[in-house]
Amino acid sequence: MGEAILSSLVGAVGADRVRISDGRAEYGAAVAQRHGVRWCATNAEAVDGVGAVVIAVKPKDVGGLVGGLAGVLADEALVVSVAAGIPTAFLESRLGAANPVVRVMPNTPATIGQGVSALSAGSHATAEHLERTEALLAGTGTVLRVDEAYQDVVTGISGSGPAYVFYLIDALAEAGVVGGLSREVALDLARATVAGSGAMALASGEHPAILRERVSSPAGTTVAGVRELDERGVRAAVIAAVDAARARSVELGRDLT
Ligand SMILES: NC(=O)C1=CN([C@@H]2O[C@H](COP(=O)(O)OP(=O)(O)OC[C@H]3O[C@@H](n4cnc5c(N)ncnc54)[C@H](OP(=O)(O)O)[C@@H]3O)[C@@H](O)[C@H]2O)C=CC1
Ligand SMILES: O=C(O)[C@@H]1CCC=N1
Repeated sequence: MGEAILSSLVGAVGADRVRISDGRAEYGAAVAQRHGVRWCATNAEAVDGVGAVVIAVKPKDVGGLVGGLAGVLADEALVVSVAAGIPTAFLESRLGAANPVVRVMPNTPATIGQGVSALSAGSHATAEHLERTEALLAGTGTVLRVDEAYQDVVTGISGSGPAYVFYLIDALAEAGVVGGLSREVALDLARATVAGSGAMALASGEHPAILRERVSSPAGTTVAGVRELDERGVRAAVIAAVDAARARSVELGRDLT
């Protein structure tokens, strides 16, 4: 996730103004080289004198990392975290200073500039800090603002959502193989169907139920297929999946050390 955001940062402020550090030195140095940014062997070196820092480590690693920034990071530096479940209040308490903190939930299509991110302000972050964060993330795709209370459900929908969509592509392709198609053709059909439908849903702005109705001829093939989805509880399963991811995000924010 960090690399997708790095790419956007470079687009926003230029490679010469971006530095990175990472636990895996060889990997991090290779990423730095790929994007033409400065590689730093320590987090302290990476944040020394910067105006903003993006934290993109696993939720369990955030506490230790942020604790290590206290006293090194300038008090006015903007802190942007993409860690799932981690409340801005936790970051603020670990920083021990009045740094503006912005919590962001991006998703992996950011890698190709087609992600969606939702951001929320911590208690010291102003509208100007949100605008700065939006500018830094502009290259990742769409950026929305939400109240922090909704970040866990956002994580369940759009943060984890690409996995559900990839799961659907895989299942559609498998169905094609069941029907006798080669895996290659089945996958081509499944990928293109999901990509085209997503693009159409975005471009048309129509409610998805209307778009679904337009595919569904009376007594045709689609109503027969959709009835199976309804009978097998797919809609309820999707809602339950998002709710399970939301609940896990809440847990990640509770089990903090
Ligand atoms: N993947 C996704 O789809 C999404 C992820 N996120 C969030 O993004 C964050 C990163 O996720 P993801 O990219 O998948 O994770 P990765 O494990 O791929 O990347 C995290 C990197 O952080 C490094 N790291 C860990 N601790 C430190 C430290 N103290 N100092 C410097 N570097 C450190 C890790 O190195 P090492 O292996 O040595 O520990 C690793 O290279 C998570 O908080 C996740 O919740 C948000 C939205 C979507
Ligand atoms: O699975 C996870 O915890 C991360 C957060 C959102 C997407 N991936």
